[in-house]
Amino acid sequence: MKVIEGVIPAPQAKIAIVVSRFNSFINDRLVEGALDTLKRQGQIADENITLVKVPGAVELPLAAKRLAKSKQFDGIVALGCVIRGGTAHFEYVSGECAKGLAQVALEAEIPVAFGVLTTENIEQAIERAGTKAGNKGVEAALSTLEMINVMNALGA
Ligand SMILES: Nc1c(NC[C@H](O)[C@H](O)[C@H](O)CO)[nH]c(=O)[nH]c1=O
Ligand SMILES: CC(=O)[C@@H](O)COP(=O)(O)O
Repeated sequence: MKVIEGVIPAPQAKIAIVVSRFNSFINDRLVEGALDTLKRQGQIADENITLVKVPGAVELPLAAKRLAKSKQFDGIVALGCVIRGGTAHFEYVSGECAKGLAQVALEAEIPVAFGVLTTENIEQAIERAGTKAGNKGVEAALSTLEMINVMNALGA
């Protein structure tokens, strides 16, 4: 049986992190987690990481698409935080963001990690930004690294 799976280190990879400013108190923790993972586990040098900031989660897919189209990056880590309010806004913002990022990955054929929190309240967001439920930025960075290696193993 032939098994293809990715390892985590990807020292030659060039990575873009795209992050929204909305709920930046949370998102800054996700960026910290992602950067630490890319550098220490991915063994990626600082100069091979580009950080792009956009207004909100809705804007993440467009920026990710432009980054993917540039062909300068092997993977993209999308980070943000959507917190439910009193209206249906949450569904639109989180839905468009998730759908758009998935579309970018499939069209450009590069890994685009979904590191966007979609939470019921601020407490859930804090728990997933480096406190009791881990750090989704770390998870997103790990999945990007692994998928870069899987894609390389799969070839063109
Ligand atoms: N409510 C949240 C937003 N809303 C802003 C949108 O993402 C977008 O910037 C605006 O509608 C203009 O297009 N963004 C988040 O990232 N998180 C939220 O909870
Ligand atoms: C994304 C959201 O749900 C939030 O920021 C908007 O809150 P609201 O639905 O109360 O306008």
